[in-house]
Amino acid sequence: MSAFVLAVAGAALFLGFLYVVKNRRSSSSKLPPSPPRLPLVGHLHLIGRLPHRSLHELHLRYGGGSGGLLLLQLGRRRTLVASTAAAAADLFRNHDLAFSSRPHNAAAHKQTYGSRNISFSPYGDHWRRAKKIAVVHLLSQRRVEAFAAVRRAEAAALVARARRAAEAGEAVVLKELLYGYTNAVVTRAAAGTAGTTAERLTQLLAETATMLAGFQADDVLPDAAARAFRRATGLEKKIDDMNAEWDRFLSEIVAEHEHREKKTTPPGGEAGGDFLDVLLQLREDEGGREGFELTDDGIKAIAKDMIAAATETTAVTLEWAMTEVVGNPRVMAKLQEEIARVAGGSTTTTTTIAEADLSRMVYLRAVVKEVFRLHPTLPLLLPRESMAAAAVQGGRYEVPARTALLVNAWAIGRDPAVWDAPEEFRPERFLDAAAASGAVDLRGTDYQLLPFGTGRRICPGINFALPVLELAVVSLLRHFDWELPGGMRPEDLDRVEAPGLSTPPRVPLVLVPKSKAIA
Ligand code: HEM
Repeated sequence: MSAFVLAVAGAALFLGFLYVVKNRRSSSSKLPPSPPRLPLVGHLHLIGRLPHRSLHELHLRYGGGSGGLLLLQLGRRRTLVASTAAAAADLFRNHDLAFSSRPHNAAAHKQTYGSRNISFSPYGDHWRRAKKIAVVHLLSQRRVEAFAAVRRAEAAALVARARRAAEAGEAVVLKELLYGYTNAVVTRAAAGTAGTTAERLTQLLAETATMLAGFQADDVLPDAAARAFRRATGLEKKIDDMNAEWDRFLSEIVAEHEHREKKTTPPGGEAGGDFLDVLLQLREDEGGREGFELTDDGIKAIAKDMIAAATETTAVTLEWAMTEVVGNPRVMAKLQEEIARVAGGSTTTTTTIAEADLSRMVYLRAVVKEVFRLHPTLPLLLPRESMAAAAVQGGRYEVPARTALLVNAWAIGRDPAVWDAPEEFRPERFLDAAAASGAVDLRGTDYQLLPFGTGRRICPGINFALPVLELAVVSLLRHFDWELPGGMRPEDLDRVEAPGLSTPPRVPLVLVPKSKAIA
């Protein structure tokens, strides 16, 4: 036997020994259970292109009796995964503060002016103040109501675009239609204009989404190796170029707002100003008082966060909503009946719906919840990180500090302990007063339905997103019947996601609108 073969065999035996000792050690500790792992990569090889589905399979295979928790080693990152409603309830009822930070990611850090935004900012003073600005000044109920005219105008434009396709007898790629709508609403709310601003944004957002898809080198490799990987693959340059493009775009719209402010009265208008107006005003009025200096970069970071967090999430949710509604003709008919009863039928002159009517559409709200249950837009929410060790599930497990946390909202929406027939699209489950699910809401207090997250890091955009979603669904179903093209049947629709931070259907939905008869 050659010395080389002996050396390889010896090394393999040694690694195997280390592996067994390490796994045995962890099985005797109070760490949450962990599937067998490989040296160096840990469990990374078990994660496919759709991490939420891979993690769900691991939970089904190894999670029996684990209290819904698995501890994985994803490259360099120790990661706790919560896959049941009960596990999420324990973590967020009892340990929300401990898990309120975000893991550091060098690429995301660069893209957010040094983590000066909200979403990726670590827990601390900056995050607290920036989040307060979002909740109190940008996304309060009053401010969201002030954007009603923007929503109304863009919903009318959405109907007009669909009507053109209906008149020409053309099929529509829903993603394009819906993205155009959410992009216009968000751009107008953030920067006061749509048009070319929205077009530039579409491009920037598409590039950003591609770069954020799946696990990044920074999530799994040590810092130096991740940097080397980014440089070797040209990713570093792509990120720098994209950041420069974003910065040019944001600087231009900030400058335009500053200029406008000096020239005219602050654009109070019916909307009381867009997000940038509000941020610039805050810099003058309040920054000093709160001890929070809103620098140019700080303003750009928050504006970029709002735009990026709002556009794609809302469009993806709408595409899933249309997929499920068309895929379930019974639901479509029932929803159209409710819309006609509450808001009146389709007319060619009145395209818009009073938002007050939306609150009377109980079936609509149930449909939206059911869409979020089966298709949470961010299926793993946004990753959290523990700031201190936590003894979870009444001390059954100990989770060390600096452990990443992934909450698998996609798996929780299918948790058989809390949902009957989880794979069935049945909005009625939210209307059945006798069933436990009848009272479930989606605002982070019911841990079986967490599309917007929960606790301190909960999405501050819920009040902004819901009317945008509801208005689009109602507008599209009030004026059109939607048919599948080319003899396709509802049961042929593909319900698998495309990979990414947010996960649209992997096969873009294409439908043919048919204008409804005038009521
Ligand atoms: C359908 C639409 C949306 C969905 C599904 C969604 C979902 C989420 C989720 C799951 C999180 C992470 C929560 C957690 O870590 O527990 C989040 C965070 C966030 N969202 Fe949304 N979101 C939506 C719309 C919006 C809108 C319209 C805005 C703003 C205009 C927004 C701004 C943010 C921000 C700033 C954060 C970071 C919060 C923090 O880290 O403290 N989102 N969102």
